[in-house]
Amino acid sequence: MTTDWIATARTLSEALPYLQRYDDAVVVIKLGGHAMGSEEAMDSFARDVVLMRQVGLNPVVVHGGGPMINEMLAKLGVKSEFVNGKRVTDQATVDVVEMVLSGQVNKRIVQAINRQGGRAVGLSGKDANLMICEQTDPSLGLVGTPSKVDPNVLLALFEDDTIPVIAPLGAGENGETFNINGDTAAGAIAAALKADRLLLLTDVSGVKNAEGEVVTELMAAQVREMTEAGVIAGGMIPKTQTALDAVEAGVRAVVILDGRLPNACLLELFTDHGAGSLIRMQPKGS
Ligand SMILES: Nc1ncnc2c1ncn2[C@@H]1O[C@H](COP(=O)(O)OP(=O)(O)O)[C@@H](O)[C@H]1O
Ligand SMILES: CC(=O)N[C@@H](CCC(=O)OP(=O)(O)O)C(=O)O
Repeated sequence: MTTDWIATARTLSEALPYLQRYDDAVVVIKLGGHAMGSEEAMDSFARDVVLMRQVGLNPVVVHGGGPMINEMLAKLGVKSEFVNGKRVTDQATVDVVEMVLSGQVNKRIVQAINRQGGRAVGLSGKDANLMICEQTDPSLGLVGTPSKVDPNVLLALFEDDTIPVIAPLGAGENGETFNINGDTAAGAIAAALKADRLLLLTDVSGVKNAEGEVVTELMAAQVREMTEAGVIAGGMIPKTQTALDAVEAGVRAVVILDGRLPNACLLELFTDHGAGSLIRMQPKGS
């Protein structure tokens, strides 16, 4: 197979308007546990993030790790259940969540980015008071909703050419540790940074309608209707809710897309093709 060098050069040239549009832009990327997959997929994701930084964007990675938490809880014989996409969390569970997310998943992503020549620093919402939480709902136990987000540590990391990688845990006012849904955490951080884009990477190609087709552009009212009808369910509920909250809080647009697709982030940011479901306040062109 010969490489089509002319096509490669054309691709780079066609990316120019996007590179100019996103110069210095803040892009928050939520990497879901289901989108993490193999070492190759992780390396490809890390390479995209390093490229973003190299061309002048400020990427922030917020990760999940639900399947990895499930695996560890099962090993330890701790039972776990989800209500509307959120894990009911007691003290024993949050201890495992922190160990898996901050200890294993976070470091795996940091290492993958550093291996690709980037400079990543791992932290959780507990560091530098990044996310102070309130209890979301007493019936969910130690599940938190960020009530105060201080993004100063992230701004300092941008200045230092460093990519923040954030595990979704937060501190309570009384010294508790809260488990935050990864999508909720990414949305809160994107809102505090008034990010240009929030990319929610998952294992489906976007938000699907009742016929199973991906809806490429969604407005708030449509999301509400689809949720009431049960078409949006399970783990997609926190994602679409996060998207609505984020655009209301000033994030320019949110995209829900398949993170297992090679170069998913580049496809969305730097090509006309785009990917997944785009959620914003106003329809395109208005
Ligand atoms: N309308 C919908 N469109 C797409 N996916 C949906 C929809 N409703 C429910 N889902 C489910 O939501 C899942 C994504 O949420 P989740 O498993 O929490 O992902 P992640 O681990 O990436 O955060 C999909 O795999 C799918 O099973
Ligand atoms: C409160 C809550 O549900 N927290 C999630 C945090 C991890 C997460 O969000 O992982 P994914 O992005 O892979 O789903 C949990 O305990 O599973």
